[in-house]
Amino acid sequence: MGQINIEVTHLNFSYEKQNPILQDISFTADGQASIGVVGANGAGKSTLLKLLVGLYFPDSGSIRIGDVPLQKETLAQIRKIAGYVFQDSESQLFMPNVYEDVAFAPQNYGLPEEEVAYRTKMALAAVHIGHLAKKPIHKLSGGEKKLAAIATILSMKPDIILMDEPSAALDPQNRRNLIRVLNEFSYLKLIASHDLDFVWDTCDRTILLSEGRIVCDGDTREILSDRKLLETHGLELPLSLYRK
Ligand SMILES: Nc1ncnc2c1ncn2[C@@H]1O[C@H](COP(=O)(O)OP(=O)(O)OP(=O)(O)O)[C@@H](O)[C@H]1O
Repeated sequence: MGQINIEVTHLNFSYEKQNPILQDISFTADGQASIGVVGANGAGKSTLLKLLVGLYFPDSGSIRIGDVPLQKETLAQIRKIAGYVFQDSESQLFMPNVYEDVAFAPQNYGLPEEEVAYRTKMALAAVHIGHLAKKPIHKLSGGEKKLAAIATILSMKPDIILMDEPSAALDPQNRRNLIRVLNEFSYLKLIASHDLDFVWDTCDRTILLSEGRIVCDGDTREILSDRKLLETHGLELPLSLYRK
């Protein structure tokens, strides 16, 4: 875990012809990096994450995850390496209770029962929700659903976790809890978010997207404390910096 890297080279993508959404995107990410993907509404953050897990394919350019080039034929392999946590946890949880949801992927892989039980237990423990194992999904709070959705990805034993707006709709306590959990992970993480405070607290590196292009890629603290840069691209300083 944690040694896989991502390489994105000159990627271009459009949903509709004549309307480019991502343009000439190139970056690499190694091992245990924790990368925030930030940008104004419509900048292309979610689209980039979706391309990285093969929900869409680039018009040109390439994506390589570990040794595997992302293409239709390698999709099953890529999905085992890279786990995608949806913005809306509900879309990820569909079994009657938390345990069954987290056990679903390893069961689906045809793993022996003991291995399924072990992975499920470890995934629940990693996000500190072992006590919720038997709880029906509809009785979970928003923050608990988010942690359960992450656990369903961890039980697949991915090398990379991609998260779309993980802090959206979380109250301050759940938000703090999620920050703690993410900072305990040694996975390569890509976190697309509007919540620059959350990115500040969880990501070493930040990629700033504007109108489908990377305008900055570097140290989170440098990029997110540059008021002029952020304002030029439709963002504002993290709130915590205003308080300082
Ligand atoms: N399925 C789709 N079909 C056509 N256009 C789409 C589709 N999904 C997104 N878009 C367009 O692609 C652009 C980038 O959208 P995307 O969701 O990637 O941006 P984002 O940076 O994640 O935005 P937000 O912060 O608002 O979630 C937007 O102009 C959006 O309208």
